[in-house]
Amino acid sequence: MKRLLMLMNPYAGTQQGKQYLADILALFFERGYEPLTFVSHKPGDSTRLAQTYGSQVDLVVCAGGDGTLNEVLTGLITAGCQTPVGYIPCGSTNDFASSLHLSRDILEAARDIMDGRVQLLDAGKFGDRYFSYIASFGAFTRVSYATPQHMKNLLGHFAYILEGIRDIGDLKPRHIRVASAETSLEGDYLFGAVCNSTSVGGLLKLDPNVVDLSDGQFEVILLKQPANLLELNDCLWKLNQQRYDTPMVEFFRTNRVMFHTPGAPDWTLDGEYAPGMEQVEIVNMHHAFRLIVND
Ligand SMILES: Nc1ncnc2c1ncn2[C@@H]1O[C@H](COP(=O)(O)OP(=O)(O)OP(=O)(O)O)[C@@H](O)[C@H]1O
Repeated sequence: MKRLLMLMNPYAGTQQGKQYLADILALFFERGYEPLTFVSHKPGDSTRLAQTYGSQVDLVVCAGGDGTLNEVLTGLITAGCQTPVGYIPCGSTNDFASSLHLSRDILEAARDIMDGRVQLLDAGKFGDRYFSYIASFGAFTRVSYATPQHMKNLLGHFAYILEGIRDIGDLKPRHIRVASAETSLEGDYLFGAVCNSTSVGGLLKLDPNVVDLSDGQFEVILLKQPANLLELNDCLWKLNQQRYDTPMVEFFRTNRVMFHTPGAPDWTLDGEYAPGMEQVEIVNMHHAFRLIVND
């Protein structure tokens, strides 16, 4: 039999995942895998387990939200392990799963892993941490890690929207410098994101014809301070139409970018808190992990 490491975050999203655990394991067993199973007890468990057992199995499957996938990816990359990963999205937002068209139906996602194929995907290095699809700072960044888990458990993605509304009065631009081989920028920005995804926070959509998750390039978006709420609204509307032709938005693609951020604003990596630094380099790790997709 082939060996499989199953990692589940029981608290992700609305806590639905754990109800399906027995069925998921039975399915894997039927399909010739002997699953070694862990249910995480605290943040960091999935990283440690992926690090320890990742290279001893043929397949790692994780069930949880974007944060859980981030943990597994971090564990595998730091262990130098290339074992393929199957992802069963059962978080609140599942941004990355949307980009990859993974099923939101938990059992279907498990079946898709059994029938899928390996795709090499890029990852990001942020200082000494890693991310699968986004590093961002500024407006609404706090929302992704500050929304209480019990609210996410109860309300799913709607909890983020409620928490985001609380942040609106707090929007402050940051004076930053951004340098890459392609461009150099300096200005006051409300929000910045380095991403490898067609969905950001479940709200902002990037054009799937522009975004390629395996091309060694990130998409960088910087949002300037709007003069008023109307301007902000207009800009968000354009971004949702996947139009970047607004003077309020800087958009470019790169594989390596340096951010100089005085005051060290906090960042989020895949929705998880990352303490700010005055200066941080973000590097695309081309084809850093192997994910099972099902077209
Ligand atoms: N048993 C646990 N108790 C509390 N937190 C946990 C546990 N296991 C993992 N975690 C942490 O829970 C956090 C949130 O996990 P995750 O991102 O998977 O779910 P989510 O936030 O509901 O989903 P999403 O990020 O897609 O909105 C992560 O930081 C993870 O490390």
